[in-house]
Amino acid sequence: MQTNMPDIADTAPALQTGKLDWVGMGEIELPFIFESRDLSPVTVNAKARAFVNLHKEDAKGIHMSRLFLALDLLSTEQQVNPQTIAQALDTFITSHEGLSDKAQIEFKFELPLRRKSLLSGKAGWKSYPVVLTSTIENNIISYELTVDVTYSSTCPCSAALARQLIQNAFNEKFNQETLSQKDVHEWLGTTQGIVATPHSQRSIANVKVKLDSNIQEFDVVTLINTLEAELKTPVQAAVKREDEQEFARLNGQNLMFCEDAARKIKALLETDNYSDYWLQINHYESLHAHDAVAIAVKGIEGGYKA
Ligand SMILES: Nc1nc2c(ncn2[C@@H]2O[C@H](COP(=O)(O)OP(=O)(O)OP(=O)(O)O)[C@@H](O)[C@H]2O)c(=O)[nH]1
Repeated sequence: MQTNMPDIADTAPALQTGKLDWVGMGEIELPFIFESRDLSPVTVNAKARAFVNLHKEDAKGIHMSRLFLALDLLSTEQQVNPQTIAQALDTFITSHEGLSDKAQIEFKFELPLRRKSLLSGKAGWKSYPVVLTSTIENNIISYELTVDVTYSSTCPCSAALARQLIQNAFNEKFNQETLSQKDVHEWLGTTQGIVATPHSQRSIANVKVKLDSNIQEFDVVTLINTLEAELKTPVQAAVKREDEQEFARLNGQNLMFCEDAARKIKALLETDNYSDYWLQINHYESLHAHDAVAIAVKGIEGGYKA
């Protein structure tokens, strides 16, 4: 190995002096084993971002390789949990003595979960996009967890309009005083009986929560499960006809504007007592070519902004 290689991060003058909020690397490819409550440790293929601040105004730069190697240790010799992330953040700062006093790691990955069908007892995989951001500042660690939950939303306005058309069709078809239950039952089973159907759409709830600084373990599954239970119509993995029929019933009984979904999730996050949260509901409309969107935050001072 060649000795006396120039090390400009340490020796060269900065072109322009000044403090920087974050310096580091993005899109780092990082497979690791993720630990979370109620989940067997699972290998995920993350994209990482790793940062420190640069508060020494005349330093040329930070030492990227030190951040990269601390992350690599997390990937190859450890499993990812709050304790190992805290160690990596600590290494980021101790390896930048005099340069940095804040550090941040962001992991973006898909978490595969086994999901049960609604009625048939089958199961299948569903992947959930997760972003886990961990920051240390003034020796205090904060964790933010973002998950995306995909669900189906049926438009309440469209449902009411469809019902009116069904009523009109009924009046036209059955104008006599006494009705035959058999005839009505048969007619309801035809396309003319249910002459209109409301539109529904694939929808995504993006939910970010701030976790307690002292958590001993992550708990992504509970957050996803409670969001899906509240929305009631998460997209399904394994589906037999009985599951599809139950899904149709759930959609019909949980008609939602994006405002309804946003209010439901907001109330849930309030009940679950998160110190802060941000949510965005996206209904990818099938009536319009544009989307319906609702955003809400807890609204605390210095907290997330809508
Ligand atoms: N600071 C900084 N480094 C960069 C940038 N782009 C590439 N690098 C490279 O990141 C590499 C690693 O930097 P260091 O961590 O200082 O590497 P090193 O000097 O071998 O490691 P130490 O001996 O631990 O300081 C260097 O080869 C830099 O050229 C950049 O925009 N800023």
